[in-house]
Amino acid sequence: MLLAPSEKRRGAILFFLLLINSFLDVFGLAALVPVIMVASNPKSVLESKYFFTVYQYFNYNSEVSFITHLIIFVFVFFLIKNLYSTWTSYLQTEFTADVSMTLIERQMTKYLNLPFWYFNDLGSSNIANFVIGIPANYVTGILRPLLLFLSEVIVITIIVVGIVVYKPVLLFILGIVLVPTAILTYRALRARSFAIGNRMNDLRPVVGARQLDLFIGYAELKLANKLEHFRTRITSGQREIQKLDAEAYLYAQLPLKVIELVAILGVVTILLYALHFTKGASGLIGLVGLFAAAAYRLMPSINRMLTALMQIKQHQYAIHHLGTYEEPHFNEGLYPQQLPLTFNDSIKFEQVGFTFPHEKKPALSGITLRINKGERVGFIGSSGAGKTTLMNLLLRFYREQEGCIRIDGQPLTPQHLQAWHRLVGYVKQDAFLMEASIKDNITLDDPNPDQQRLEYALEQASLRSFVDGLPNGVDTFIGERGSKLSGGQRQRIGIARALYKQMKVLVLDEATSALDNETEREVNEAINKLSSTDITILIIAHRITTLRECNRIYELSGGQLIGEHQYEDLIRQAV
Ligand SMILES: Nc1ncnc2c1ncn2[C@@H]1O[C@H](COP(=O)(O)OP(=O)(O)OP(=O)(O)O)[C@@H](O)[C@H]1O
Repeated sequence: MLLAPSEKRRGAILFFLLLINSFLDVFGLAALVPVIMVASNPKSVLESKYFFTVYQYFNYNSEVSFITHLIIFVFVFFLIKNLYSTWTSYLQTEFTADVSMTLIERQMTKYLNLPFWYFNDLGSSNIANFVIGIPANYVTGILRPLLLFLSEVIVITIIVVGIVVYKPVLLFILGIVLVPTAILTYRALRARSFAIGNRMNDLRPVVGARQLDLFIGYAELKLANKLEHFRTRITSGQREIQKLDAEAYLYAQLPLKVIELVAILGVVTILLYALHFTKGASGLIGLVGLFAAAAYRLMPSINRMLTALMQIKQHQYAIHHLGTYEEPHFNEGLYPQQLPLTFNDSIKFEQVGFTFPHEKKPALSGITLRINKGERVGFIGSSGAGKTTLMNLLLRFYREQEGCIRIDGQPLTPQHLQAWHRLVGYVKQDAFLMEASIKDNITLDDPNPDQQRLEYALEQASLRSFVDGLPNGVDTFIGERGSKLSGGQRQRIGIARALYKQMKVLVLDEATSALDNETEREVNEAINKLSSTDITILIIAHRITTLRECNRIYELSGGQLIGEHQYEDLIRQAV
């Protein structure tokens, strides 16, 4: 089961409270009929065994005052019953909300610890569905219907026991008519409901991803005259979802209709039988009346029970996903015992080799190089040469299958991940920017930002004059994904973020290739400012000019290290 022991205990208590609720429900309804009967004929109080006992016990001497008190009692009973039932509903919603949060937290831990390549492979829409969508569906599609199902089972059981005591033959007739119908209806709809649920679960992330494509790529798609095509891609998927949703809704309505029809068929059959084959049919007709009354009360319960079962079938994939289904890579990122790591001397790659999962050709092989603390090292090579992959290995988003990476001679193991990540900063070509202020983007939403570190970062990343020119300074909002900033400014915010973190190793991945000459100059100025620090800088660049201050430049090709150069040599070759 997916629930923790404490949640199971809470569930059991809730079930017990629901049991009481169902008892009160049935009792309330059952009590109403005799009360109405005596109210319509006060004299009958004295004829009823039960009412008369109470009447005598409390020494009443008028039927009217007895009935008045009885009616007030019934009202107070219903008042208390409904207050109680509201309270149990509240406990139920609180319970299910807590369960969904526990599941969401658990899913978050699972997915955020996936290896980077696998996380990337799954894609944001799938992950959003696995982390938030499925736990929410588990609660609305499994847990709530299950509780409803159980409380209906209790109600039905109480009614059935009542009928057994009162008129067993009626139970027999009801059983023949209602039980097979309920089972057949459920069986008929179950497979399709399950299929609908599965298909919807597959479709939702696909449509979500298409929506994201349309919004992110809006400008390019408009220019390429592709907006209509992308819109159709979304609507075709959404149309299927809408149809499935409508079908599921229809299936939710069907059980009641079928059961109602069969119950009426039962009444009609008994009536026809009485009319044509028996003489003194009054007893039978009375039975029909009772049958109709019992069926009338049972039908909604059976319907709710079936609907709940159908919903559970529709959301069964959620149990499968949250429970038994384990991604092969879930535990790769979780290393609870973290060790300290220092970087005072060097980073060494020793015969490092790496092949992407499902690929045959290695992306990197036999990489051996040494970077001393405080050095600046450049990496060049044609597109697909393996530069980014090499940095991703160093950043530990991937792990080499051959050789090893050493920091101060110490192999970089998963136990050093946290300590290592504290030491490195990473600025990508498309630096990650939040729709927040410059300050929040640099401090990554630090609730208590360190003012001194922030000032230092702004200064070193050459953002000082830009920020000072803004009316709200560092509190200026930068728009969705930094839309209010130029390319150079975005990159410098990335650099400032790394500096604020006080990293010791900075990896700049093609940080300037997408920039024009002026912004490249600005970014280079920021990078050059860092020479006064002891930060070790690794720069991947397409433009050789970016590498001017590098101690040396490695050249990669086809996943191998094919050369080591000095800046001047490269410039000479280029000329
Ligand atoms: N997730 C992945 N799965 C499979 N292969 C990949 C993946 N990422 C990259 N590759 C492949 O690995 C090789 C090296 O890619 P990498 O991104 O490291 O090259 P690069 O030198 O940084 O190129 P560029 O300069 O164009 O960014 C390429 O052939 C690429 O197709």
